Amino acid sequence: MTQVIERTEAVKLRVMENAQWNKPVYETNGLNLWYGTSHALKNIDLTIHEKEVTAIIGPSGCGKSTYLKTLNRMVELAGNVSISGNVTFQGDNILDRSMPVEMLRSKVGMVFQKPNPFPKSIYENVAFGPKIHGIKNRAILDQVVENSLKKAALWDEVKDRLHENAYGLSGGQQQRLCIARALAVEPEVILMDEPTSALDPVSTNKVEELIKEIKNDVTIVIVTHNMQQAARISDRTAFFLNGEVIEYDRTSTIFNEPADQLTYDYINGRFG
Ligand SMILES: Nc1ncnc2c1ncn2[C@@H]1O[C@H](COP(=O)(O)OP(=O)(O)OP(=O)(O)O)[C@@H](O)[C@H]1O
Repeated sequence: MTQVIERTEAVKLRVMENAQWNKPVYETNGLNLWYGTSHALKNIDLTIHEKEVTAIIGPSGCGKSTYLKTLNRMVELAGNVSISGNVTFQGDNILDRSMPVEMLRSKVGMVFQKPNPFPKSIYENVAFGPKIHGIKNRAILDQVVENSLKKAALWDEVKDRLHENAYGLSGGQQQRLCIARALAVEPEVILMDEPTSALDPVSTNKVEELIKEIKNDVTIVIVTHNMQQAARISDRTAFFLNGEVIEYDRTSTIFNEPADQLTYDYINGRFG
């Protein structure tokens, strides 16, 4: 009887905890992906929750970037890709292509490992997306540019040089500009593929602070090789190995009491 009560309490606790989880943005079920005959993603089940930071960790070649690029269908650009399973974004299956890819990408921004500003002014980099979306009014564009640069913690550093070429910025500033550019179109999600691996520690810290700040407005999925970074900034962590998800849980659980020995060994630097 005591055991039954204990189990019931445990279930109640779990239900209460689940009720506090933010609602799903992406749901991935039974996702398999092949590059030619090479099986890169194996039966992936993952739910990405709204306004959380989800970190994807794992050794080189385990499929982290492939999974990230599946979320905005960039992975298809590789050409020799075949996919099975389901990935829904806000309830729509994105793999059956019923949602136009342009619509998906207008809601899902991406920031890459190497900062990739356009060869334009700082202002034009940020205004680029809103202009494509039809905003022509200068006063509105000015406001969007200012707000986005403020959110990206870059405004104070660039407000007096908005019309200078973005290539004149430091690497860390360029990466924050790329984040401002992504934010300017008010995306639902930003995918980040090792966004700080090319940055010095001070710039890395600025980008991490910025990620913690913007998750109030936007869902973030970040691939990182830096486990301390995953522990510092993410709410949930998925550990990938050889194309499989070995474990996915709250970041504190993954780092402090992982359920799988492989996760424990990876976190503790025993391989990878
Ligand atoms: N365009 C491609 N064509 C063929 N194979 C690919 C392609 N892109 C990735 N792969 C292979 O798919 C597997 C997963 O690669 P992926 O880049 O997703 O791994 P990763 O975990 O992000 O690695 P890293 O941490 O080194 O960036 C690897 O074996 C890789 O060689």
